Amino acid sequence: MQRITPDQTYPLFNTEATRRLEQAMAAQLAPHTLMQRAGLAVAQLAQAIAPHARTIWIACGPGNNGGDGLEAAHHLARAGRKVVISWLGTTETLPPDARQSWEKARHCANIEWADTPPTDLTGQDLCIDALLGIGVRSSTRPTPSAPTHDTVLAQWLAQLRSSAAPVLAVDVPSGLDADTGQYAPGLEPATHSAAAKPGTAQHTLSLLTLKPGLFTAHGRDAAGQVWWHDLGATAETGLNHEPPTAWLAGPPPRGGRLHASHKGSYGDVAVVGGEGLALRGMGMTGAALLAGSAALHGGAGRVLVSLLDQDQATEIHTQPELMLRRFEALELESLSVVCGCGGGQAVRTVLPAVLQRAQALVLDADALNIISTDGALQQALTARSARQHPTVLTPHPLEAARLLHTTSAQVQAHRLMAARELAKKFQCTVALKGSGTVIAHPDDIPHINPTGNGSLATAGTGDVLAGLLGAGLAAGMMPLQAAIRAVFAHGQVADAWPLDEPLTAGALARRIKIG
Ligand SMILES: NC(=O)C1=CN([C@@H]2O[C@H](COP(=O)(O)OP(=O)(O)OC[C@H]3O[C@@H](n4cnc5c(N)ncnc54)[C@H](O)[C@@H]3O)[C@@H](O)[C@H]2O)[C@@H](O)CC1
Ligand SMILES: Nc1ncnc2c1ncn2[C@@H]1O[C@H](COP(=O)(O)OP(=O)(O)O)[C@@H](O)[C@H]1O
Ligand SMILES: [K+]
Repeated sequence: MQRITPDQTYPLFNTEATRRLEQAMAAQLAPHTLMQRAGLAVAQLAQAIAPHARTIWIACGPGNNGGDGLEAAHHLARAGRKVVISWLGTTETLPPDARQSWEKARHCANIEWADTPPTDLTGQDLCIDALLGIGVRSSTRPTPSAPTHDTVLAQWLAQLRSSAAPVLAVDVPSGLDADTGQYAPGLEPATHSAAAKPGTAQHTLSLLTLKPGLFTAHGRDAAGQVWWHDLGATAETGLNHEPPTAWLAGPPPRGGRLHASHKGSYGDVAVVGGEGLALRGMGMTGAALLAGSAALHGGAGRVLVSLLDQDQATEIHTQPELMLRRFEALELESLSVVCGCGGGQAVRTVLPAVLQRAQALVLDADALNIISTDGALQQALTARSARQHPTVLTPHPLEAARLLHTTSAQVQAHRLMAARELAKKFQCTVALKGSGTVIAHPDDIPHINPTGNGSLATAGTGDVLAGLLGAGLAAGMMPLQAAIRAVFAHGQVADAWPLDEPLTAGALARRIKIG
């Protein structure tokens, strides 16, 4: 069993791939072996995280996820723990594996069966959520189950989510789609706003495989600390027969700098953005300066800032290391350009030249919005790949939706798919930002970033990411590697942020330490 932390890369498998692996493995093993291993692993983790739990309430659903819970109940009861089971299944519809575990639990003298879950649980107890696993139906079509079943399921889910006792979720937090990190319709937590985090699992034990939905969209909030037990798959069948659906990114290799290096060794970044007050009464020069600062701290040899407001440009005294340049004075052919941060409408005029000439390019914010409305710019963007000019797009979900001509809800509903689609459409690398940023490159397996947290949801942190990425490209990194590295480091700084200090984008840029 492994505790998942951002210190190594892990393969992630969606439901379809997990089911294939499960079948391949089950074919080599005696019947019921996988569920026995799963139940034992759940019981072992329960004992480890709540060694003194007075009562262990196990909510068991009608399928094999419930079977894992029943199997765990048997082990916990035999270990002398006080176990209360609430079971939602019926003997007629019970899958064969779950039936065996149900019979085992039935024959355990010291298990209490309760149709009404205990209401007096405290922090001294433990809940095990074995209601729904990867079999959750995410479509809105009516379920064949009886209406009472659904009502009881909803009640027990609500009870788990609001319990004062910690929750250990079996395989996935019930109701969460293991592929997308979205909740199945009707199974969302009642309070679902950023400011009032819904009660969710403190721990999730993912079985056989790690699933992408645990690490992106609502997955991080829903799952808490993720653990993984491969049920013997790596040794017995070799998970490597099945290509992963995605990778959970690990830390980039440590570089270090050659002693005999100079600023030219790390390349030049040019930040083009920052519409001034004069054009539309909206000053956004800060965004470009944030990107510049991040590029500098990210290790770029030199950082040139070309503000799209010539009058203000000479009056800004920020970091003296940043060199101001008129756009016309930039030698785009030899630069890694970060374009769009605070670009407003002013960035429109420079985009054709940037797309045509920049050696390497990061496109963010307003540059993306303008490209999404202009077919000629889209063609120019796509054409860069044939000239071997690396390009990385860093959209947040709404910017991605504009580029794909869809809604941000649709993007969020399938983040992996949306990032891949964008990468394919424009033949470039894409970092689709948000909780569990997805990094995709045409024809490559996408990566989900494991670092970062909600404190990054503040103005300007995206500009910092764009600048940092520009530094990686300037140093000659391949765009996919540069994007993985930048997104990881950006989140890592936020994860190490002192609790008593507010995270602001400017301070974030200054704390970046790579290169
Ligand atoms: N895949 C594997 O390798 C293994 C799977 N195991 C367990 O088996 C689970 C998968 O089992 P199943 O395929 O039986 O699926 P689940 O037990 O996850 O869910 C299926 C049951 O839930 C009901 N259900 C689904 N969506 C619903 C909804 N929206 N509203 C109300 N009821 C709903 C279905 O009618 C069905 O009865 C895994 O998550 C894991 O816990 C383990 O036992 C061992 C190995
Ligand atoms: N909950 C979160 N977990 C991890 N990263 C986050 C989270 N919320 C925001 N971020 C990161 O913060 C940055 C915000 O960027 P963006 O939305 O472009 O804001 P802005 O344009 O104001 O800079 C992105 O890198 C995003 O991935
Ligand atoms: K579950």
